[in-house]
Amino acid sequence: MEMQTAEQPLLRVSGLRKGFDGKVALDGVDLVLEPGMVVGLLGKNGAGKTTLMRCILGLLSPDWGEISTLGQAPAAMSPALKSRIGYVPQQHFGYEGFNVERALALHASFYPEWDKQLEQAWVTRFGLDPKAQVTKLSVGQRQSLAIIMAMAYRPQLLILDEPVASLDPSARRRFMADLFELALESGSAVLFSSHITSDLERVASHVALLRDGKLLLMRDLDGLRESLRLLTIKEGCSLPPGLTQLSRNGNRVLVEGFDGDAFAGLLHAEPVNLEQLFMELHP
Ligand SMILES: Nc1ncnc2c1ncn2[C@@H]1O[C@H](COP(=O)(O)OP(=O)(O)OP(=O)(O)O)[C@@H](O)[C@H]1O
Repeated sequence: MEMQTAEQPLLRVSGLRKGFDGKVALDGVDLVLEPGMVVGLLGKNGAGKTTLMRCILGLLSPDWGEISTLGQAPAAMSPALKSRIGYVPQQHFGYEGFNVERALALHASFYPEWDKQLEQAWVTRFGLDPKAQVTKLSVGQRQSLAIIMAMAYRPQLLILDEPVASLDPSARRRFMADLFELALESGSAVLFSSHITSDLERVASHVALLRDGKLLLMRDLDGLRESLRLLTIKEGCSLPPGLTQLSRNGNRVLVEGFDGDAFAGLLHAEPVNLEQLFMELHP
């Protein structure tokens, strides 16, 4: 049985494949998360983001490949190990018969590491009324509550499936900034999916891009910004070695690995942001 040690990554996914009814959802995904990494997972609807997260958590079993979550195969994780993971699924919820305060108290009782001060600080930040009935919360307020429930015990691995989709911009901004801080401070790692590329750009340390079940890209954001370019090249010209072509549309080629050097046939090179990257990869 593999146990997590200081040198091991918090998560290692190798060659993961998963299909549903003969249709491939994940097709050979490799991913490693080290402490302090905040990985933004991008991908169109149906790209496989939720499936990947559910496999990592042991909620789905892979057809092929290996996963080590906190040093263990997900299916073999003990309750103690599971309590070091935080998860906010896309659809929530429970605690329907409770108010916010009581729902949090019940939830906290499952986690010896629960940080009441952190909980209170977040309840205030999100502007949640402790006396409000869970059933009467708005979608965004429920999402805020789910986030607090997944974070207030400072999990080592935090997995968030579109955690900010229903939050207003100011709540999103606060949450995302805190997320990064939390990961850095406590040596945790975060994997979160989001369609909001500007948020991702602001807080993620790394970006992982899934398309049709394949991980097209997994890079640190600073490195990606430096080396990602949309090139305009002359007809029939080929790319020099060292450049990875991510997509091509006529004489416009999206590449990774650009180091600023001109080459024969290069007409123009422009930097791209994540939104442009996403659009180029999903014409
Ligand atoms: N339980 C299931 N049974 C059958 N097919 C499924 C199941 N779960 C996911 N799929 C299929 O697997 C593919 C990947 O779905 P997944 O939910 O992982 O995508 P996603 O990237 O999270 O999408 P979204 O951004 O819409 O949440 C889709 O084609 C989906 O229809």
